[in-house]
Amino acid sequence: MRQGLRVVILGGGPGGYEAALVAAQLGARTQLIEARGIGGSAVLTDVVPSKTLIATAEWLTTTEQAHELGITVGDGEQVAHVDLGAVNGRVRHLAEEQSSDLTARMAEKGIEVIDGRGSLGTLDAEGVRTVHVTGDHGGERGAERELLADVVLVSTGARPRVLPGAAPDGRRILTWTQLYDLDELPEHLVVVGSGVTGTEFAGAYLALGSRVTLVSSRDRVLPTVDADAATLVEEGFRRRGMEVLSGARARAARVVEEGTDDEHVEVTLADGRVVTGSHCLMAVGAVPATDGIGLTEAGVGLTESGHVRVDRVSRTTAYRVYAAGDCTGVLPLASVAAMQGRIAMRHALGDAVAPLAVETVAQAVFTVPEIASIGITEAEAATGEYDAVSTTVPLARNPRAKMLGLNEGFIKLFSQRRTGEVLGGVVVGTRASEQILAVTLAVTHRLTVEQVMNAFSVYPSLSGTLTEAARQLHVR
Ligand SMILES: Cc1cc2nc3c(=O)[nH]c(=O)nc-3n(C[C@H](O)[C@H](O)[C@H](O)COP(=O)(O)OP(=O)(O)OC[C@H]3O[C@@H](n4cnc5c(N)ncnc54)[C@H](O)[C@@H]3O)c2cc1C
Ligand SMILES: NC(=O)c1ccc[n+]([C@@H]2O[C@H](COP(=O)([O-])OP(=O)(O)OC[C@H]3O[C@@H](n4cnc5c(N)ncnc54)[C@H](O)[C@@H]3O)[C@@H](O)[C@H]2O)c1
Repeated sequence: MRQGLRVVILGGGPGGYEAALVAAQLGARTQLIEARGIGGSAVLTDVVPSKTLIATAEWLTTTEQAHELGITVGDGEQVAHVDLGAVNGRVRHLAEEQSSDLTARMAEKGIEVIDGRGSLGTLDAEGVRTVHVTGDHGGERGAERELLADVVLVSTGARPRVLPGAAPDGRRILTWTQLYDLDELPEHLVVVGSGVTGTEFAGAYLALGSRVTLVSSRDRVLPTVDADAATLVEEGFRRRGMEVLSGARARAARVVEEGTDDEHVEVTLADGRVVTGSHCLMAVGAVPATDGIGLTEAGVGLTESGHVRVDRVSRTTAYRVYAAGDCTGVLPLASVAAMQGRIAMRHALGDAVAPLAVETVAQAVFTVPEIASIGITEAEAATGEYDAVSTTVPLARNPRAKMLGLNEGFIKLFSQRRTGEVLGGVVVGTRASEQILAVTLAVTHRLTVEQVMNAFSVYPSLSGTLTEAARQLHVR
């Protein structure tokens, strides 16, 4: 292992801070440059805040069902309502606390955290690269500093995409990063975009009590997940009163009657229809934060979309420059960013490393019900390439689900016809994000359905449906 190398990391999200921890552990002198706060967007504006907000929404959804379990509150009227100011206060507090914990951990491990914005400079004849920092370090606003690096990691993340003609004003037209400043529940939230971000927020605000209209450019929400799972979520939305406009593309959004009591938002669709609401959330994707930091000049290859080109050990096309996370566009997930960052440092510092295996990445959509998936999708199974068979077992017949009053959801398992190897799975239901780990273990370690079905599941438990699915596939 190469001890004592100088590692400089740009960006303190999961890609950056996880890399810094590995670099320090492997004996590198590690400097982490971060413009806003350790934890990055993942902790400050994206994962932690959204999942904290969703936790409140989930509690409210559960209380809606209380009467089915024999609970009556007061005179039976709905008593639960949301103080969004308090909810968002908790969200911001949790995010800041998490960022502080991470900052303390960096200090504990001897990692130097530098406040500011980093950019790549030149490479000298000895292979040492200069990294420029502009920012508040040392209390001097706008101060410049130059660092010397044997290894550089770029993990600068991404930012919300802005549609021309629908510029967020931070008050009524919002990106997901601006939602947490709201003190009052939007009376009518129009959500533009039905990817994971738009769908999660639409579901959460519906549960919190807002009227919600979801502008979905596709024929169904969540185009990247299996159709049966996405349809179940969409049907649930409609049943709970959400208006889902399918095949609807937003062209513009603007605030009208500004300053009056009738101030509201108008969203114009490509077909000329106009949707009105009190607020609008733009969730139309993200763009990588790779501009203006000297990447092209340093020889770092970018894709057409501006993402950094990397291989499976996070190398870019430039000498000893690695990249991790959303700036690479590999799979924009915190877990993947962290893994790419760790792999980069192990590779750069000469430790043994297994390349990134995207086919073993588990992911979840935090809606009601949750959707978690791993491995091949229904569409991939249908190509015939994997010789896959599948089974879908509804959760409604699971005894634990009945006791808990859960009647939505299913577990779907894919396996290889000949060998019985588990190729993937989808869990739709309460805490699907927790239940998917068993399927992930099976896919990662190439277990067969026979091995899965021979594992004991607790009786009664939701995971009993997984062993049932494995039994069904075994006899095929
Ligand atoms: C609403 C929402 C919810 C999400 N929920 C989940 C989820 O539940 N689970 C999941 O796995 N993923 C989730 N994601 C995706 C996840 O947030 C990202 O994949 C993750 O944040 C990527 O981490 P990163 O390290 O690449 O970048 P980021 O977390 O974006 O951090 C990058 C950091 O780099 C800093 N930076 C940028 N440029 C510079 C520079 N020049 N110098 C210094 N610092 C710089 C930025 O200030 C930022 O703090 C969600 C995304 C969104 C939008
Ligand atoms: N739970 C999680 O893990 C989680 C949560 C949120 C985001 N993420 C990550 O972030 C990534 C990005 O997700 P996202 O939802 O932010 O972006 P996305 O790019 O996946 O989805 C944006 C959606 O907006 C639609 N769209 C674009 N322009 C539009 C317009 N003018 N009108 C209507 N719709 C329009 C697109 O067709 C697309 O479906 C995901 O792939 C996921 O990896 C993860």
